[in-house]
Amino acid sequence: MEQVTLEAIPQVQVAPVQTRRRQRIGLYGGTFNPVHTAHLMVADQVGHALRLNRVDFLPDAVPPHVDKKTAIDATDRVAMLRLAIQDNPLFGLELAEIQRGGVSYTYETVKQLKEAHPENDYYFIIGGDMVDYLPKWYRINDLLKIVNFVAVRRPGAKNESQYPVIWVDVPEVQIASSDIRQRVAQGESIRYLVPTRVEQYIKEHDLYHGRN
Ligand SMILES: Nc1ncnc2c1ncn2[C@@H]1O[C@H](COP(=O)(O)OP(=O)(O)OP(=O)(O)O)[C@@H](O)[C@H]1O
Ligand SMILES: O=C(O)c1ccc[n+]([C@@H]2O[C@H](COP(=O)([O-])O)[C@@H](O)[C@H]2O)c1
Repeated sequence: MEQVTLEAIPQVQVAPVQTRRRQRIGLYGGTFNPVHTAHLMVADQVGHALRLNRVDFLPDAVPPHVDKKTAIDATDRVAMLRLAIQDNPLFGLELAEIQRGGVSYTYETVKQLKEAHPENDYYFIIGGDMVDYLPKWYRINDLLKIVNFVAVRRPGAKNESQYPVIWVDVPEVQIASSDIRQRVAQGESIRYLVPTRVEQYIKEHDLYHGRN
């Protein structure tokens, strides 16, 4: 009879136990200078419509659009986001881009998140008017392999795309951060346009005066 040593027995390959549950995570990227009520409404509506486990607000360090406004310090933008999202258990904060610094290319961010959490499916939320610019995004074809794009339909926008975008209907709310900044600079009210805590933060830290 052939002698079989222990070493000769092939090792059984045991598949790693899947310990982390598959999650559907929304990523809502922007400058949030400052975060406003329309941002919060969009994130909540999309989160519920697509049954996402979480919607993470993703403030950028340097936005990829070169023509974008000069944003106030990330510390203030993040502080206002924290105040704005604290009451909604669906909301979270993803600081990957602020921590990485430099130009915030979405491909780099999602790649980094997927490496850390391969079990997650990511849904990147954008305004319907942004969809036309998707072909210009950094490594868009690679990005499309690792993320699902969710676009919020906007009246007047084309609302269609060559890419497999998930469209969600949300109420149209005409609030923009640039308008908030302008109102503050002109001494006008921003009540109800931003959450009360954000309004107080802007006052206490004397933000946006003489700037928009
Ligand atoms: N009123 C709105 N309704 C739906 N989507 C919005 C609205 N305002 C902003 N968004 C979307 O939120 C994301 C982040 O936007 P961002 O932080 O640049 O705010 P913004 O209000 O567009 O700022 P700004 O006026 O300074 O350009 C983008 O995808 C943008 O299209
Ligand atoms: O990666 C890109 O090339 C790219 C180009 C345009 C916009 N984005 C991302 O889209 C999000 C919304 O951008 P913005 O400029 O409308 O605030 C924000 O997270 C940006 O980093 C990303």
